[in-house]
Amino acid sequence: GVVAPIPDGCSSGDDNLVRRVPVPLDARNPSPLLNLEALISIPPALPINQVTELYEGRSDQNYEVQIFSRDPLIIYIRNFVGSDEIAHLLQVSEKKYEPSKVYSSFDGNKIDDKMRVSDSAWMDRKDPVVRTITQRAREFQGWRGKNTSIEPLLVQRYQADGFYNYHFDWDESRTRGNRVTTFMSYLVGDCTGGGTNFPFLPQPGDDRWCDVIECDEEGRDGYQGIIFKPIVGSAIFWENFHPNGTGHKGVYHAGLPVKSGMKVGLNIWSWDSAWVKPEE
Ligand SMILES: O=C(O)CCC(=O)C(=O)O
Ligand SMILES: [Fe+2]
Repeated sequence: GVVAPIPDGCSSGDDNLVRRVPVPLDARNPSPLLNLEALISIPPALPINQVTELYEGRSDQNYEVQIFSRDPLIIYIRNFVGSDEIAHLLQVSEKKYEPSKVYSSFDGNKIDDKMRVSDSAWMDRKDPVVRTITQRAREFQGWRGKNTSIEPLLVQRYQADGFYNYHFDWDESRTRGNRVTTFMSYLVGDCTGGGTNFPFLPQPGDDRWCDVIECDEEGRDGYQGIIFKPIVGSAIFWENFHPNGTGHKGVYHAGLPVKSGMKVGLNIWSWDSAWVKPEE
């Protein structure tokens, strides 16, 4: 199992944890009549094996987040997937890749090379790395009740000329149950081309974003809107629906053609079985 990290400010005693709480300073009362003993030592809450149990499947990945867009809600997450996790996912995917299919409500899933050219590998839910990343995603997006669950993770590999044409991640034909959030993360970005394009999003007003989106003419390559660069370990999180349940047109997107090299993405989607199509 995962070893429970000892949070800063704690020291482990014999076989229990003693949490050290900073003593509150009060400038007006430099030597207050406080029971310091009671303040600095809180009795051990849980034996270590229970702490380990609590932390199992959690992760201490130090990702950094920044809101990219408030409407639609899009959050840029640097370092969402760690390099050991990436190595593991790439390794297990190698034996699982098959040509990616496109979902069609009347036709079933089928290969459609006008829409999507890539290979897909569905991850095993029981894999510990998959569980950890799934748990990280679940915690990131907030507790959403028992009707929302993370779908099986998908590793998607694009080689030269691979792409995923413009689409929404939700299914427009459904009336009940739908894909409500997406994390698009990058495991390999060793390519030219291959950005993730949102044609309807406006440019942000601060060019520090140019580290992670294409800003110059060459990188933008004639595409409209925003192009996120496939930066290894990063993830883009977005909400697919407006609060009233209608799909948000702003999150229409494509995986642009890879011109050379390879791109591998990791898709983490969540499904809300209680979503209902609003009346029109
Ligand atoms: O690869 C990309 O940049 C986008 C992939 C995507 O949109 C998807 O798999 O739904
Ligand atoms: Fe997508």
